[in-house]
Amino acid sequence: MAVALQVLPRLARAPLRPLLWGGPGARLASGMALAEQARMLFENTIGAVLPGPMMHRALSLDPSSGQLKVRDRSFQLRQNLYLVGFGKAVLGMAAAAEELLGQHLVQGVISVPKGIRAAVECSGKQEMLLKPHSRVQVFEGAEDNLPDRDSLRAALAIRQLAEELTADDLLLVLISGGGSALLPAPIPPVTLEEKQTLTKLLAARGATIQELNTIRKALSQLKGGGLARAAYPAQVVSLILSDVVGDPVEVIASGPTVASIHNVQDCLHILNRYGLRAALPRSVKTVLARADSDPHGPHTCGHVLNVIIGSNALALAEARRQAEALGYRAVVLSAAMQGDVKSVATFYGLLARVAGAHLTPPGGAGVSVEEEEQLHEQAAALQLPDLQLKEALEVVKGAQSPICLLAGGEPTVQLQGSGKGGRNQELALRVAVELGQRPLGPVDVLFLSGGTDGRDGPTEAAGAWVMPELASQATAEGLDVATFLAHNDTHTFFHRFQGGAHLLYTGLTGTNVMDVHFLFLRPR
Ligand SMILES: Nc1ncnc2c1ncn2[C@@H]1O[C@H](COP(=O)(O)OP(=O)(O)OP(=O)(O)O)[C@@H](O)[C@H]1O
Ligand SMILES: O=C(O)[C@H](O)CO
Repeated sequence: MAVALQVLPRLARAPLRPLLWGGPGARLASGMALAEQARMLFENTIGAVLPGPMMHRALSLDPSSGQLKVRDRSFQLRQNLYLVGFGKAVLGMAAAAEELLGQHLVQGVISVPKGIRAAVECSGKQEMLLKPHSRVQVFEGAEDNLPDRDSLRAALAIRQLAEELTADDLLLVLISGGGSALLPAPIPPVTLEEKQTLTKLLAARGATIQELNTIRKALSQLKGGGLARAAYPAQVVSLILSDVVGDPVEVIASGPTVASIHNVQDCLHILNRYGLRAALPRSVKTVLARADSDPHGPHTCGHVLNVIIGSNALALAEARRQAEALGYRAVVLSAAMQGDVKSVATFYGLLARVAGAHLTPPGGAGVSVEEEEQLHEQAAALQLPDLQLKEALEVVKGAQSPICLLAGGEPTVQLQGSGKGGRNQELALRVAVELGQRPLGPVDVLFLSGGTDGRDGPTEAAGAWVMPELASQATAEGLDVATFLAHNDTHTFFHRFQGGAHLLYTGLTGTNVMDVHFLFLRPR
């Protein structure tokens, strides 16, 4: 943990000064090692999506009238404001809410990851901590992002607070990624352990977050609008920091304040798809059968306002600004990077090759028409709704300067081995293999993949960065990359390779807007 925390204070680094490539600042920009620039960009990107600034942008209070403004809606406060929250970024969100709302806040309960207060304290980020005699009660739980007894206790306290509210009250709900594991309230007779097992199995078999959360909603008292129902007739305002591609409010933290539109058939399809239907515990079958015959039909959430206050796109916009300040031509490719990690790695490998060839001077490697076609085919197969590939390649062609291509999202890993890793470390290692397959010409290339929450899978690292030489250097160190990949053991690999120098450590960052991917190309 000591190692994990040492980098976080650097997030507070002063903003970068613009540097022109080839101009007076060029020596500084080019002289800084590529790896150092990549790490710095990652840390500064996270610094831009910490919860405080995003809360301040979404909320404002008129102290004289007690009018609370949330975007363009107003609410009258008169000792009637309550707060609940669950998610990896919720401690900082709650601290900002407490700061903004002061004496109006009557009571609150939040459920946050185990160790987050100690991590934030160590990093010196006092503004992300609640006040000493706060009216907000904090529960820490869900170690390794799995529901546990502690998060169950938190969920019950949150439910109780919501159920006691009246029509005069306003409930502020703070929601961020990781919220599903931090708000477990299985419908009896389903037990916490059964829910844990089912979630783990679905995740390990590569279920998407949409699929996973459809199942979670069907088995929960609070997800899929359950919390909003518990709070009725109070008014509910949910402030949501998105960690899901496309920012779908019904999926983020399993939509506790959004009516679920799924039925039992949807659940059975998902369970079938991952070969889990036959082995379902009796309790799960009972709950699904009961839901099927619910005479009330779907519930509505007319008393709720759901507002997205921050997302991956915001992080990428900041990363782009900072990369340009470092002297790069920077382009955001997509904030919706999804799909199997192998296909995503193939895409980045081809992208590096094609973009690198466009960057090299005439007489250099040259662009292979075949590879450019393959790149477009691979991009089409990934079906990314917002992909700016053509635009990015246009920028690269005219650039004659270092390039930084930025993307974000959440690829999926289908676990086959029992090793230790995470999707960012796995993506980085797979991209390294792609980059190492053929020479790239006179261009330095670095690829970085990192989770903005600072925890990649059940590891203490946030992600990793790689260069084309990695695979051959690993072989020289006696490490066989293919074996580590086959066992999903990428953390062990990076831990051993060059003494862990390629791992990114930020500690728990207190925010969570999915992963970011940076591809740097610097002509030599
Ligand atoms: N050994 C491994 N190698 C690669 N990926 C792994 C490994 N073990 C777990 N994972 C992946 O890590 C993911 C869980 O990571 P993590 O706990 O960081 O969740 P998350 O998706 O960031 O959580 P949230 O969206 O709730 O914030 C799962 O998708 C799982 O497939
Ligand atoms: O908590 C969850 O369900 C995931 O992080 C998606 O929001």
